[in-house]
Amino acid sequence: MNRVDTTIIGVIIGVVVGISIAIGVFYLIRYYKKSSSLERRVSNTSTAPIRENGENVASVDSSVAISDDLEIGDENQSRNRNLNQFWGGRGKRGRDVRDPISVSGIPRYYYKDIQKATQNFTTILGQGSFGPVYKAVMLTGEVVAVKVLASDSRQGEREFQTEVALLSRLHHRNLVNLVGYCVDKGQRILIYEYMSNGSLASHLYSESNEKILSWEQRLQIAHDVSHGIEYLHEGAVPPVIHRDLKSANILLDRSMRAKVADFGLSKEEVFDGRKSGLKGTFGYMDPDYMSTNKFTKKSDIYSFGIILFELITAINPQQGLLDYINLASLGGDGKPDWSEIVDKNLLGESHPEEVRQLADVAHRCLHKLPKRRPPISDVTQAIARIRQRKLRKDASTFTRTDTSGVLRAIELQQVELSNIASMKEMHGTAVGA
Ligand SMILES: Nc1ncnc2c1ncn2[C@@H]1O[C@H](COP(=O)(O)OP(=O)(O)OP(=O)(O)O)[C@@H](O)[C@H]1O
Repeated sequence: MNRVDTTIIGVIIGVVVGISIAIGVFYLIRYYKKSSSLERRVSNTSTAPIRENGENVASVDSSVAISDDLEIGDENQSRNRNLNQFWGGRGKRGRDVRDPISVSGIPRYYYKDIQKATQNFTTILGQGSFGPVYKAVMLTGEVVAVKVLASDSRQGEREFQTEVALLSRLHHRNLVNLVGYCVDKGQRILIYEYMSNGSLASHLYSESNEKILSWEQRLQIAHDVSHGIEYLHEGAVPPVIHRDLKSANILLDRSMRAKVADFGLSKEEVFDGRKSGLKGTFGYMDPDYMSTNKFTKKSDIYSFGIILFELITAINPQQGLLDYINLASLGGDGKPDWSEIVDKNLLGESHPEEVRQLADVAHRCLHKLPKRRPPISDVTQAIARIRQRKLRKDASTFTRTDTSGVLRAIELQQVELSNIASMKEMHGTAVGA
């Protein structure tokens, strides 16, 4: 071997060693970056504190940034399968346990298990703008609702992440609970507690007589929704603005108690045909937001005002409700006359004073100037007072020995207790988080 050969071999070895070192360093950097971003996401999404009366406002949109990738590595998945700790699987002690690995703190499930629980996606409950919703029965027996995101929705992907990130830190009895999610086989699925009585909209606008809501039920629903929004606006840190409050997003459980749904999936509505970037649903959108593009808590208050009028009138906001409200607000002698627009199904029940009081509250929520709209805690209190007055009146109408009277008195106590419980719930979470 001459000197030239030795030099060539030396150069080749040098190049090979150099390339190997470069590859090694590349993978080391990638590994380091991956694990540190995973840690960052875990700490960002699972421990966001909750407290009362926050000052900083984060809309649903701004929360997207805290969870830009919910994919979990394949290594984790296969490790998990080996542990047999996923939905419907059996833990060591024979208990049903869910997948414990979840970046957001919410259990993550496998596609095939959801497929089984929905009888191969045949149990459809309805169709939203982001895809179909199915009823599912888990192996544990728990009944849930499964929302499958249409695979072609890029906006849906972002809002999927928002929903998981947000709902992992929001817990209140008047919010529809997210109980799991699935990112598997190219699918994005959200799993919620099942609300067996469907949406408020389906009750208000259904043709069937079975679904007509009594005045008492409507007041209860108004109060529940108000509590839910109060938690979002004044209990969560940072506060959350829903941005798509509407009767289709108010769901009712088997006792007809209401919960607010659809946090990250509020749709990108193209208003008046131009891509405006406005979020929300026509008929519920704050006019001030439409002109300024600035969404605040007061825009949610506007949408809630519309929902309250839906409860009173059963007129669909997409079919001229606002015109009816404006007309009735002028009344005959300059004073509002809400009796003109009250749902005729309520006319048999004698409660014009309560209707008037609720309509006055709702009307304040629709004030042209956002500043003049009440904060949600004031609305909750106003609704609570209407309910209390009603129950007191009902209780006194009956004699003490009359069972209806006694029942009314118990109900009244329950309203009072529920107010206290809700306040405690907000404060308790605040302290505990
Ligand atoms: N947790 C749930 N329990 C029972 N039914 C549900 C649940 N979530 C949604 N649904 C039903 O599934 C249907 C579709 O709901 P989804 O939230 O996807 O759309 P939407 O709110 O009706 O419309 P959009 O997506 O345009 O806002 C509705 O009929 C709703 O009542």
